Amino acid sequence: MTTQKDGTFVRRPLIAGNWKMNMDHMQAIALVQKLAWTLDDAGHDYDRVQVSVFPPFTDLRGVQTLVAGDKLRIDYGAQDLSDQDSGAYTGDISGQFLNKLGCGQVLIGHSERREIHAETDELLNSKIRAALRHGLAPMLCVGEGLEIRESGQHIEHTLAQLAEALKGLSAEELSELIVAYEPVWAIGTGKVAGPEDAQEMSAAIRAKLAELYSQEFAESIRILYGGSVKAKNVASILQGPDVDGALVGGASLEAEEFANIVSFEKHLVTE
Ligand SMILES: O=C(CO)COP(=O)(O)O
Repeated sequence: MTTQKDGTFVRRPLIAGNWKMNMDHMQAIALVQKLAWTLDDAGHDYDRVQVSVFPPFTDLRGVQTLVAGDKLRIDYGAQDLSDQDSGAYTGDISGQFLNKLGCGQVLIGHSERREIHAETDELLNSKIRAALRHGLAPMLCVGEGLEIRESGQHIEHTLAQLAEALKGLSAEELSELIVAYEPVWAIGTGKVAGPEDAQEMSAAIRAKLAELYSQEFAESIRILYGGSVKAKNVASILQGPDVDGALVGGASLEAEEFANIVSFEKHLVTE
C-alpha cells in the first residue's frame, strides 16, 4: 500500500473474502453478523479500509437483508455473473439481479471458473461489460499456474490475461475496476507468494494499465493479492507499494481470522 504524508492511503485498501462454495444462507447470516460485531469491537474504520464479502448466490438475499437492516458497512458481491442480461440461459445469473440485491462488486475470471468452467478471456471481456451495464464493479482475477511460474513466463502470461479481458474497454468505463492477482499455485495450498512476488506482479499490472490507458488511470486502480492470505502473513504482503489489499479464500470463513486480516495495520505496528 502507499500512504500519503498525512497517513491516509493513496488508494483505499480493500480486504475481500471469497467464500467460494461454502456457507448456506443461514450460516452466511451468522458469519456476516459475527464479522460485523468483531470489526465493531476492534473499532474498524470502514472509510479507511473497505471490507467486502463474496458469498454464494443463494446467500445474497439474506446478506442484503442483514446489511440493510443493521446498517452494516460491509460490502458484498457475487462470485460470478452471466454475460447475458436475461433469457434462455438455464442456471445463469444476470448482473441485473445482482444489482437489485444490492451487490456492489462481482468477481470475474477467478481461476476456479477459468479451470472448471473453461471460461475464456473473450467470455470474461463480455462478463466485464455485463457487470458495467449493471453498475457492478468488476474484480478481475488473473494469475499463472505452477508450470508457467516455473517456466518464468508468469508476468507475460498474467499481463496477457489482463489485456485480453479489458480489450475494447475505455478508462472511463473501467473507473471502478479492481484487479486481483492470484497465482494459482498459491490458492488453498498454504504456499504464499512472497511479498516480493506480490509486489513484482502488482507493479507489472499497474505498468500495463498505464501502457493501455494512462498513468493517472493506472494509479487509481486497486490491485489485490490472493492466495493463502492469513492474519499472520497479510501485513508483509501488503507492504508492497502496489498491493492495495487482499482477496482471501479459506481464512474469510472464520469471522475472527478475517477480522484480523482486515486489521492488518495493527500487525504492522506490532511486527
Ligand atoms: O482463491 C482465493 C481467493 O479468491 C484464495 O484462496 P485461499 O485464501 O484459500 O488460498
